[in-house]
Amino acid sequence: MQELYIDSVNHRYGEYQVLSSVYLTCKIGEVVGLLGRNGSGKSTLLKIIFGSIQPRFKYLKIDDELQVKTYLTQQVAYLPQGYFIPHYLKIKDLIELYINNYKDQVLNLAIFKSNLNEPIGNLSGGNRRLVEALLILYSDAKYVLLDEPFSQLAPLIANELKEHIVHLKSQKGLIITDHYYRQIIEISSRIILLHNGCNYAINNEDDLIVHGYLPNL
Ligand SMILES: Nc1ncnc2c1ncn2[C@@H]1O[C@H](COP(=O)(O)OP(=O)(O)OP(=O)(O)O)[C@@H](O)[C@H]1O
Repeated sequence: MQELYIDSVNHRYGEYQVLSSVYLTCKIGEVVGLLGRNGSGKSTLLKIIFGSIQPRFKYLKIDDELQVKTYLTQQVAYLPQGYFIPHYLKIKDLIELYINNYKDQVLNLAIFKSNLNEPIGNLSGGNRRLVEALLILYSDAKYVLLDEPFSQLAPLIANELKEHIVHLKSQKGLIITDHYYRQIIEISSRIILLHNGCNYAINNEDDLIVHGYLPNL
């Protein structure tokens, strides 16, 4: 089956139990929205899936194959919360580094076309973030993890990013977390909330109030 599957995720930082028994799946064709309060462990969970954090326990399969360090398989790409590409790398070199199957599409995007010879650090903060997100989205990885992709993006650019996510959805499985929860609800096939170290399926905004993510006004 074409699916990223993780269960029994258990992780502590020192004495602090962040994730107790987390379960998450993501099929090709799905956008799974991951919500949770600050500090609920969303970034930690994405890093565990990517393999950059080794938890106390996890059971992770990709397309039915057991995984330890997912990043070594190149089946999963991960956009971290902050900038991750060194400022001096030029856009044209980044396309060579990250993009293979989708090269024609990427070269046609205005943000890449008009900045090919620029180092990524010369772009505005929002455009730099958009370029990083697009490089991850249009990489060959089948599963994509996006940690706060909409932060720093002005509404028009956020819409552009949403369109790319929707465009690629049929070919990839995406797990996205962001505090712009309406954007997440809009593009997600389903929503999972992390709370008290566990995961909850969310069906509507009322569930987000019940589980203490949204205020009960
Ligand atoms: N390297 C670390 N060492 C110790 N504690 C950590 C470490 N990384 C994260 N934590 C703690 O683990 C908890 C979960 O952090 P994490 O970044 O996963 O949360 P998050 O849900 O992504 O939060 P936010 O929405 O604010 O980005 C927080 O209390 C954080 O302080």
